[in-house]
Amino acid sequence: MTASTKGLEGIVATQSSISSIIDDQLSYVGYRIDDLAENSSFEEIIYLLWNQKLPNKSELDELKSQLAENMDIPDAIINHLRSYDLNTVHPMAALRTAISLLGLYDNEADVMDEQANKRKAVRIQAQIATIVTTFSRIRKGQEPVKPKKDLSYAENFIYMLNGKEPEDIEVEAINKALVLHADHELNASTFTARVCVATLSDIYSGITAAIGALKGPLHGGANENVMKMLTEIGEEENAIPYIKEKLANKDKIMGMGHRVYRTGDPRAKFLREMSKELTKLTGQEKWYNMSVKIEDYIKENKGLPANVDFYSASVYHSLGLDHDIFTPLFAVSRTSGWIAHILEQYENNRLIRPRAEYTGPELRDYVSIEQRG
Ligand SMILES: CC(=O)SCCNC(=O)CCNC(=O)[C@H](O)C(C)(C)COP(=O)(O)OP(=O)(O)OC[C@H]1O[C@@H](n2cnc3c(N)ncnc32)[C@H](O)[C@@H]1OP(=O)(O)O
Ligand SMILES: O=C([O-])CC(=O)C(=O)O
Repeated sequence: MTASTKGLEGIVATQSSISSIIDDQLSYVGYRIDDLAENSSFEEIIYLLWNQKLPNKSELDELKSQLAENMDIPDAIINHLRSYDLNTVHPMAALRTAISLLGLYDNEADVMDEQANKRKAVRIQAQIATIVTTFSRIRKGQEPVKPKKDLSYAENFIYMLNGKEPEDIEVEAINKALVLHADHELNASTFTARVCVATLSDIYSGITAAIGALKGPLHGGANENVMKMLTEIGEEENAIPYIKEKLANKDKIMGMGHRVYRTGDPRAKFLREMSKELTKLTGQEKWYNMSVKIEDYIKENKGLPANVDFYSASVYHSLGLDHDIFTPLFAVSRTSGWIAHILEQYENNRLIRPRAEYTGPELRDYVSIEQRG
């Protein structure tokens, strides 16, 4: 057995043709993230990740209408969401539970053929946006808003969240955020999804497991924590003293660093630009200015780049999203990537079962309870 590598750093654990990170350049199925971020809708990205090609007009229209047709969630899910302790339950915990529950209302949940999995993929991708927005409204004492069939995915997300049709700038920002977060090679939550379904478990189990992994602050949960940090800092002039103190205490700075990127995360520049624009529009430039100061300081002093979560925080805050909805929005986008990886795993499956290097005591004789000290 070879020696273990902490956190599996640098280990190539599978082959995949979905997304790649080479020399700090990210691409989805061979298309550069820069081109996709500038030009594509989230629905095009979903199609690309699931079919390995960009859709033509009729293929895109078909997917859009399938998603719009499937966005309604069963009343039982809404009633369940209402039954949670609305003051304390984190929306990521609610989402994890609700996706698992959704599987109970899908009579194809355990049907494992390719066509059934594709139908479930559409249903999960469509309904996850509705679950997140419905929970957000319910806990504020608002009635859920039903999706509209003529709206795009990004438009429907904002519409169901706020109950009014969105402005163009909101749609542009949410669409771009959805595109940028959709897939990222073998990140922790995607790996979790693949490990889960490699036992030939069902797609709902894979997504539920992935949501659990995304929730942690070292992964998707970082975006909420970035905003917590910015709020604690409060004013621009406090930023550097705050960061110096955190570093002196060996605390991690949320939104900074990445397991794979060394020179920079290619997605961060789009979010930085949006943060600049949106904070200006809302007259809250301090969040952007503070973020730039922190980014520059960490880059210079720790050599660490800002990751995708860093500027997404001030973007989402400027759009009026509650801070604990940031990570669920990430999950809504990453579901497209999780599903692509789950389908790829099923196509060429083998159980994922690595080994552990044992570091416990040597073999010893059993001691009866009377003889134990
Ligand atoms: C969508 C995403 O999941 S992107 C990542 C989101 N997560 C975050 O933003 C949380 C903050 N960042 C981190 O915790 C890390 O950078 C991770 C988890 C993303 C990657 O970590 P790893 O590759 O495991 O690096 P690791 O945690 O071992 O850190 C290596 C060194 O850099 C330091 N470091 C890494 N990230 C940070 C950070 N954000 N702040 C301060 N120091 C850091 C570590 O303290 C460590 O220093 P040391 O060698 O002196 O002990
Ligand atoms: O790839 C990773 O380790 C983290 C991740 O999901 C991302 O950066 O989008």
